[in-house]
Amino acid sequence: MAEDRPEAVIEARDVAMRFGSRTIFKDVTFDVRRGEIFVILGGSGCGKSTLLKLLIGLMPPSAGEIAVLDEEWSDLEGEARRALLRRIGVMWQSGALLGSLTLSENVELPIEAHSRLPEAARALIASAKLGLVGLGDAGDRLPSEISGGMLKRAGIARAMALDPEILFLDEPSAGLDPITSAGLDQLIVSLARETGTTFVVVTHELQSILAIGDRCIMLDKDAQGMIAEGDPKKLRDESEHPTVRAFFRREAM
Ligand SMILES: Nc1ncnc2c1ncn2[C@@H]1O[C@H](COP(=O)(O)OP(=O)(O)OP(=O)(O)O)[C@@H](O)[C@H]1O
Repeated sequence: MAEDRPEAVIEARDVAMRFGSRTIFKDVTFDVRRGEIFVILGGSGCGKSTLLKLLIGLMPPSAGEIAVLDEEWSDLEGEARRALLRRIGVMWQSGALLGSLTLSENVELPIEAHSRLPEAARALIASAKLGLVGLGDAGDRLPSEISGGMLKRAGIARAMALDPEILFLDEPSAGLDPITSAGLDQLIVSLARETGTTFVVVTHELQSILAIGDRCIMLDKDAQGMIAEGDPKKLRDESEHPTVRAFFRREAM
């Protein structure tokens, strides 16, 4: 059965993170497989964003190993590190599009930074990426002229500008109303299925977790680590861990 599984694109082994003498989490071990939507969930302050930063190589773990696309971050420096960074995309919670640039120009930015493509080619790619997220007609608009949901979509288009193999999304539905959030969930699922991109999504929104997650891990502040791993719907229906049950039940009812 194991042979039928898609390859692991992220392998985290016995990962721990401490700030000073304070342990945020330890013994965190999991794989993310190619093409899946993998959710990192847990209550406030359990270390979700910290784990995301470790996975994208922004800082080293206090202990353990993290391999992304078969490369250990700890082995990489200089150009090798930049090469791996080009293969992943990140959308932070703030979205952070530049307000003075149109959506198209925003999507072109990473292409400009990482390639020598001429302007016309960059614009074509930006237009295609905006089309993928349903913003094909909005390339000339400024961020201030569009809704919160459209801003998130544009942020995803920008994060996909360089055709990343793995796309990391930090709290994508933060600040969105439930209907807009559900639309964004649908977009994430269709992008994963149609482009084959692997998604790693940090969220504590139960509806989103159930709507998009193929598999998840749940971190817990008190346990200082992982308390669950698997298909979110199965965890909801079958977990006997009191915190996991409370999370899925409290918010589901
Ligand atoms: N650079 C840092 N130095 C010291 N402590 C930090 C640092 N970064 C994060 N922390 C602490 O680590 C803990 C986990 O933070 P983190 O932001 O990863 O949690 P989270 O699960 O993403 O929370 P939330 O859902 O509220 O965003 C928090 O107590 C935070 O204060």
